[in-house]
Amino acid sequence: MTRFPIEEFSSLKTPFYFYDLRLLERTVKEIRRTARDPRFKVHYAIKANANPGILRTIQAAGFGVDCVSGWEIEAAIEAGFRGDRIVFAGVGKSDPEIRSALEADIECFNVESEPELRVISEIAAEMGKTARVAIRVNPNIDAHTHAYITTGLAENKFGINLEQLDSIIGLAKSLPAIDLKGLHFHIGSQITETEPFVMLCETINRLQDEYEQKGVKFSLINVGGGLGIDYAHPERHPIPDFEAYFTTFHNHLRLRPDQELHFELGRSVVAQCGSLITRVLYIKEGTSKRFAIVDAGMSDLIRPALYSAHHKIENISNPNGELHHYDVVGPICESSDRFGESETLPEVKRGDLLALRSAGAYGEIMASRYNCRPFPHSYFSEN
Ligand SMILES: Cc1ncc(COP(=O)(O)O)c(C=O)c1O
Ligand SMILES: N[C@@H](CCCC[NH3+])C(=O)O
Repeated sequence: MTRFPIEEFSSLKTPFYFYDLRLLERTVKEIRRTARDPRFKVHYAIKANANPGILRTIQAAGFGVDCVSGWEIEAAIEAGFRGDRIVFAGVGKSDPEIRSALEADIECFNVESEPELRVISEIAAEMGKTARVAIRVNPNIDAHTHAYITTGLAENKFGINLEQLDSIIGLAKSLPAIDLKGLHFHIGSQITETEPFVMLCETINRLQDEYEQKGVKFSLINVGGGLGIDYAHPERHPIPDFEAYFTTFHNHLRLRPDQELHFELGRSVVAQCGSLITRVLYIKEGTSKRFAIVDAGMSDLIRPALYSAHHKIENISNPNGELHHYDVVGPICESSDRFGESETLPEVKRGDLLALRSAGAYGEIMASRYNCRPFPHSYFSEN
C-alpha cells in the first residue's frame, strides 16, 4: 500500500507528482513473473510517463521501450535503453525522426501507411541501412473503452485496414531497404475486459493462417498495450490482472515456436505508483455547492477534463475527519478544470493536502503550461 510521507510533504512546493518506487518495482517484477513464456517480450510504452526516475527502474528490469516520436526515442536512449530494444509507432513519423531512429538501429518500425513505408525505405537506402518493420494492422475490433482512446476500429486513423493489408505486405517485400518482420496491433487503451484481447488473438490466428498459405511467414507479432487499471481502487492490480492478461495470449494466440510476441504496456505499468499531490487553497461555499479549490489544475492532470476520467481523491492531511461533500476544482479559467463533483471527503480545510490517485500514467507527461503555469515537480519515495 502506498504510504504518503506527509511530514516530508509539508515542506514541498505543491502541486507535485509523488511516485512510489517500491510499488513500481513490485509491478515490474510481477510483469516479469507473469510474462514468463520466453517468446514474450515486454516493451514499456514511454508515452505513459517519461520521468527519468521512472524510466531507470523500468530499464533496469530489462524491458524494451515503445516510442511514438523521435523525442521519446531520445528520452529512452538517455535512460539507457538500447536501440535494439526500441520500437517506433505513430501515423506521422517525420523524415528527421525516421533518420534518427535508423541511426539508433532501432529494433522495429511499426508502419502505419504505404507512403510512410516508401519514405522509410528511401531514407534507409540513402543511409545504407535496412529498416526492420512490422505493419500495424487495424483489426476493426471494438475495445469497449472511451471513444477518444479506442484505436482499432476501421474509422480510426491508426494502422492498415484489413482490405489493404495484402497490398502493403507485397510492397514491403518488394522494397530494397525493408526487412518485413511481422504484424503490429494496438486496439485501444484502458481495456478492462478479456474479450477484446481474445478477439484480437482470433484475428491474428486467422491472418497468420492466411498468410502462411500464401507463403508469407512472420517472425514477430506485436499485440500493443491497452491493459486497463482500476481507477476506483488504486491499491489493486490491473483488471484483468497480469497473470490473466498474459494467460489470455498464451491460451488464445497460436504463436509459432520461433516467433516473438511483443507487448507494449504503458498505463498498467506506471498508473498506480503515481499520485498528484495538491494543496487546498480555499473552501468556497456556493449557493448549492461547497468547493474545495486546490492549487493543481487541468494543466497538471488533464485526464478528468479531457476524458471525464475520475481519479480517486484522498484527504491525506485529515484521513479520519467527518465526511462532507465537495466539488474539487482547480484554479484554471475553464469550467472543466474539475477533479471531482460532490466528492465525499473527510473534512477539508485550507492548507490540507489532497492526493489524486492512479495518476502515474498519462499524468505528468500530459501536463501543459496553460495559463502560463509551471510544469509540476516530481518527488520519489525513498523507502
Ligand atoms: C501503439 C501503442 N502502443 C502502446 C500503447 C500503450 O497503451 P496502454 O497505456 O493502454 O498500455 C499505446 C497507447 O494507447 C499505443 O498507442
Ligand atoms: N492519454 C490517454 C490514453 C491514450 C493512450 C495513447 N494512445 C489516457 O490518459 O487515458
